[in-house]
Amino acid sequence: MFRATDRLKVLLHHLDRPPAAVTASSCTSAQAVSAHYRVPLRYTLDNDHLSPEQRHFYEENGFLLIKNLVSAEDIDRFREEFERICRREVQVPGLVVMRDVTIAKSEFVPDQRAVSKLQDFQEDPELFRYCKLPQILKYVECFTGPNIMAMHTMLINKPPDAGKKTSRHPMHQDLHYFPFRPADRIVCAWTAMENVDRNNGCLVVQPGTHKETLKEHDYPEWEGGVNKMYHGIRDYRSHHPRLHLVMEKGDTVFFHPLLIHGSGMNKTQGFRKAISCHYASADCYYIDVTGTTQENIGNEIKELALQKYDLDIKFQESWALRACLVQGERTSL
Ligand SMILES: CCCC(=O)SCCNC(=O)CCNC(=O)[C@H](O)C(C)(C)COP(=O)(O)OP(=O)(O)OC[C@H]1O[C@@H](n2cnc3c(N)ncnc32)[C@H](O)[C@@H]1OP(=O)(O)O
Ligand SMILES: Nc1ncnc2c1ncn2[C@@H]1O[C@H](COP(=O)(O)OP(=O)(O)OP(=O)(O)O)[C@@H](O)[C@H]1O
Ligand SMILES: O=C(O)CCC(=O)C(=O)O
Ligand SMILES: [Fe+2]
Ligand SMILES: [Mg+2]
Repeated sequence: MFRATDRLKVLLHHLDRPPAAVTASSCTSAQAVSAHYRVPLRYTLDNDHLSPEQRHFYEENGFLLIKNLVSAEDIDRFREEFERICRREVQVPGLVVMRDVTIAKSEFVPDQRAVSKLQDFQEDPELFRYCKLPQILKYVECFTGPNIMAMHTMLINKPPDAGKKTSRHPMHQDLHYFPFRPADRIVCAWTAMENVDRNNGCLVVQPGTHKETLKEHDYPEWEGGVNKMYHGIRDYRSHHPRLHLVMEKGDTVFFHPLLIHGSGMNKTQGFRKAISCHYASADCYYIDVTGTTQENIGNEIKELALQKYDLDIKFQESWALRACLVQGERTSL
């Protein structure tokens, strides 16, 4: 039987090759791609960077994997900076250093073993270089347009699972965390800093789910505990097939903020590393999440800002403070 996941693997394989039926130079306009595939284009913008096949793939699946987009030299530099931060040799304003929930209450050791994630590294020039890499922005522009804001930055150092499955990231949609719209002008770039597969907890995606609505999210009822703010889709039962994204160092996946994804347990003894940035068109606008499914995360972030920084701010303001322009003009966000 030829399963849906097999079909996707074949598609992923073909994406690495030059388009056969139509060439990028002969056919790049929205109308041409649209006519060729007989579908309206909604998730990608008219541009000459994506091949018609790549464009169609993102439209249908909500993600696009590009092999070998970030050089090994750059990744090694990000890794060195990460290690300096862990050893506390550099202090970065606004940086959130997160520990896995299983060791959250133990004494801090200045070592990568105590750090499961860095968030908000926009004030670290070396790590923030990732968000400004021209080859990444070329792709990002296909989804956001020319005015680009870096909204959210992360370096994920998924620890070996301590036996409680807390290294998992529950299935979720990133839009749950974002009080800005439209969703189609937001995209995440996620780059593997080493080879990732099911053993060390690669990304798991449900292709096509970007066409669905934003679901209700909450803490999953996991016996071993859940990390702070790791909300998952409530009553997670999905008919969509799951696809494990096996990636090599430097491979980068771009994905839509409604795409349902997560990552599995890290069954190895190594720390699985990835670096990512969520981008949005600067022309996006903030929304008030009161009375919506996002109210729970909005309140949680507001409480955290109050407790940790003594800041009484709105959910939208917490994002406006972190947002950085990386290309074009800061028009709205
Ligand atoms: C598209 C976006 C998708 C996502 O971003 S999903 C992930 C979202 N995650 C986040 O935004 C990061 C949230 N984490 C944080 O802000 C920080 O790590 C956090 C929880 C405030 C802790 O930071 P600090 O205050 O610097 O650390 P601390 O050691 O002083 O701990 C303070 C209290 O927090 C607890 N804690 C720390 N890490 C935790 C964890 N992983 N899970 C659950 N609780 C955790 C810690 O036990 C301590 O609690 P208590 O005050 O002693 O009762
Ligand atoms: N009850 C659940 N609710 C939400 N997400 C879940 C639930 N159970 C598993 N997941 C998520 O499914 C995704 C894929 O997990 P996956 O099955 O690949 O890894 P695993 O269960 O950790 O290990 P294994 O490879 O042995 O299955 C992860 O994001 C995981 O957190
Ligand atoms: O495990 C990962 O790297 C994925 C993390 C993720 O999806 C998120 O933080 O939103
Ligand atoms: Fe995510
Ligand atoms: Mg499983």
